[in-house]
Order: sequence, then structure tokens, then C-alpha cells
Amino acid sequence: MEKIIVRGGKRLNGTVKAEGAKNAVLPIIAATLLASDGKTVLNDVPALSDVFTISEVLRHLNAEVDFGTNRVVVDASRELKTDAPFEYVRKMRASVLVMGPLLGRTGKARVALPGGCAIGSRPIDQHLKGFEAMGVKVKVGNGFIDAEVEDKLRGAKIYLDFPSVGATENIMMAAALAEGTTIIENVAKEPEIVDLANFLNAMGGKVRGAGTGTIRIEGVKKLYGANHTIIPDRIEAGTFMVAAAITGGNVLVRGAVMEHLSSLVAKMEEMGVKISEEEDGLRVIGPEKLKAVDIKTMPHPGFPTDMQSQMMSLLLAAQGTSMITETVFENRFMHVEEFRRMNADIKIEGRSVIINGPSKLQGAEVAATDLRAAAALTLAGLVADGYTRVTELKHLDRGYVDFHNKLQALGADIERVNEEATETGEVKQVSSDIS
Ligand SMILES: CC(=O)N[C@H]1[C@@H](OP(=O)(O)OP(=O)(O)OC[C@H]2O[C@@H](n3ccc(=O)[nH]c3=O)[C@H](O)[C@@H]2O)O[C@H](CO)[C@@H](O)[C@@H]1O
Ligand SMILES: C=C(OP(=O)(O)O)C(=O)O
Repeated sequence: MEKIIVRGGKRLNGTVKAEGAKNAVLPIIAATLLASDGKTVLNDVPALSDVFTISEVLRHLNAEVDFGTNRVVVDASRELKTDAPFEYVRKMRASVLVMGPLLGRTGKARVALPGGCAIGSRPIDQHLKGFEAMGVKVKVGNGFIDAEVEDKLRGAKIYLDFPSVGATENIMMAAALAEGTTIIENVAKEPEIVDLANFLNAMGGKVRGAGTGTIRIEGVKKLYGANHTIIPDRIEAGTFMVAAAITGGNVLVRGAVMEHLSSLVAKMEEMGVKISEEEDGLRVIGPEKLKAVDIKTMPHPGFPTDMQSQMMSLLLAAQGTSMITETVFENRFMHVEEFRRMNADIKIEGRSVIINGPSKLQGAEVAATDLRAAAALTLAGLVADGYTRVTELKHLDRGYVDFHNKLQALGADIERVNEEATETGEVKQVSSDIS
């Protein structure tokens, strides 16, 4: 079994660079399917298992996908297939993001129903509501969603009940090739939405308003391959910012963009962390003592749910009582039990978690329950007494490139081992069933 083994007690110092954003590159790779002419070249693509999975989906759909170092070239100009089977969707829910592009390009999509996952039930009703408003007939049955344009894919006015990131993206991508104008209201405002809009525009699309509450898309007849550089990963950057703060270290996180991270920066500053903008990133200096604060996750520009578990690690080390309220996902507290195994004084009350800090964290063997939990448990291990062993690293590999090496370069006492392989000399296959 693969494990990260970390021994607490080292202050982190130095510079670390954020990769391209996972949550930007996944919809953008899906969007490359819209180009019936020319190749797309994407730069700053992170080497993540999720990126390999979405690329496999594209290959299955008959697109050509070539990998270089941090670069992906896609040619989707051939006739496309229209189905995304369960083997892909179960590995990665973001596979449903091929629906919008397939409807735009071919008028048809058959995608396995994603089902729930470790952080909640995660329905896609808002995606489907948007497609239906655009003239798509949607049938759900036998574990699949069958969607087919009835007459023409046409622009529509769509109000989202919740500013869903995935629904905003899926509808934007379908609308890019629809006839007429689509107006989506109450949309997600995440930086990754803006990156997708910029990419669609580079392909010849007409998307306005990304980053505000309303997006307006004028459909065009054809989209072309384009060159695009993916924005830096604000969640990976934020994770290293917490690593610096929790160890009382001094770290420059290159690629961290203040505007993308304002809620995290505000909360960390309230805790006594010093954060300053430098030319190519954010410098984070951890104080001797951290102050307790309350946090509520919200859609952007609110506090990101994808930083909730890492922030929990930081609050465990803070003086006093903190409360974290999770409003985006219904069940994103699975990591709490693992923190308890590390002697954390923490309890769940409904949608909130109460943390009595500072906890005297002890090293333990803990299992990552999702991608961000994997990072958060490692962060807690940086300040725990003794050795922390983090397992279930397939989750970590979905969203972090070289996580342990980057921490080690900052001075952490950390390694990643394959205990079975050490004993038998075999290399273990990473499990694929992760959703
Ligand atoms: C690949 C990617 O970009 N993943 C991100 C994306 O996920 P994802 O796009 O799945 O997240 P959404 O914004 O869609 O989901 C947020 C909430 O809305 C609910 N919902 C969503 C769609 C829908 O049709 N109906 C519905 O009820 C979900 O169950 C959830 O409770 O945004 C999340 C919220 O910032 C992040 O945590 C994920 O890292
Ligand atoms: C929840 C996350 O991703 P996904 O939507 O791909 O599961 C995440 O990045 O923390």
C-alpha cells in the first residue's frame, strides 16, 4: 500500500510553484471537443490522474490527445462518438462535462449517471434543466442519461437554482454552438469559469460576463482549435499557504493569485498569518501562535469548500474555539474522524464542526477520505508529534502533482513509500475506482 509518511516538527521555508488548475483544465479539455477544425494546444497542464482520465474519455470519443511536458494537444476534428461509459464517470465525476460539448457538436450525448461520492450526493439536475431549456430531450434510465437535441439546439434564458460550477460550465459549452443567445443567471463566478470563457472565446466563441452573476453566450456556427494557458491552481496554492502557516514557516507560493484567494487570505490574516504579494506570487509567514476563527464555505468569492479540510488542520493548531460551517456539500466532514485519530479535539454538529484548539496532535495512521482530506491530513502531520502515515493516496493523485516532493523541498520530513513494493519489489497499480 502506498503511504505518505511525515514526521512533524519542521518549519517550512523556500519557494514552491503552483501547477495549472485541475478545475480549469478538466472543463477546458472537455471544451476542446467543440472544435471541428484545427488542433488545440493547452499549456501548464498538470500531470494529474484526473487529467489522464478526461483524456481517456476524449480518446474514447474519437479525439486525438497527445501529451508533452505540461502540454496537451487535442485534435477533435474527426467524427465523434457520443457516449461516456460508467468506467470513466465512476473514476471522475467531471466526465459529465463532455455532455455540453457533445450536444453542441453532435446533438447527442449518452453519459453514465455519476451517482454520489464521498462528499455528498452531487446531483446534476441543474445541468439537465439547462439542456432541456435549450431544446434537448433528456431521458434518465438504466444508469445512463440519454440526451438528444429534438429539433435545433437553441439559445435560452436559464436561471440556476444554485450557482453550480459544473452546470454553469456544461451549459456554457453547449450554448457556444447553439443557435441564438443563451443567458444564464445565478451562475458560478469561480476563476475557472472565467478561464473556460476565455478559452471558448479563443476558439471563436462569443461569451460575455464570466466572473459576474450572469453569463451571455451568443452561439456561433463553428469553433476552432486554439492555444491556451491554464490558470494556476488556487487550491493547490492555498494548500501550500496553509503548510507554511501551520509550521510557522516562511514560504513564497509562486503562481498564487491574490484575487483568486481573497477569502482564504482574509481568514488566514485574521488568524495572525502574514501574507504579502510579491511579483510572482504570495509570501506566507506563519506566526508563533495562531488565533481561532469561524469559517463558512460558500460559492466564489466566498470561502472555497475545496480548502475546508486544509483550513481545519490550521484551526486545530489555533488557540481557542473555531467553527467551520460547510454549506456547499452536504457531507464533506469525513476527514473529521481521521483528525480525531490524531488526537484532535473536534466534533460535528449538523453542518458545522467545532474545533477546540490547540490540539496536541499525535502521529497516527490515517486514511484520506477524499482528495482535499489527503492533503489536510498530511498538513496536520507536519505539526503532529511523531510519524503520521496517510493512506488512500489515489485521492491525492487526482489533484496534487508531486505533493510530498514539493513539501520535502520546503524542508518537511516526508516521504512516499510503497510498503508492499518495498517488501516484494513490485510496483503497485494505482486503484481506479475513486469518483
Ligand atoms: C471539477 C470541478 O471543478 N470540481 C469542483 C466543482 O464541482 P461541481 O461542479 O461538481 O460542483 P457544483 O458547484 O456543481 O456543486 C455545488 C453544490 O451544488 C449541488 N448541485 C450541483 C449541480 C446540480 O445540478 N445540482 C445540485 O444540487 C451539488 O450537489 C453541491 O452541493 O465545484 C465544487 C464547488 O466549488 C468544487 O468543490 C469542485 O472541486
Ligand atoms: C471536490 C473536488 O473535485 P471533484 O469535483 O473533481 O470531485 C476537489 O477538487 O476538491
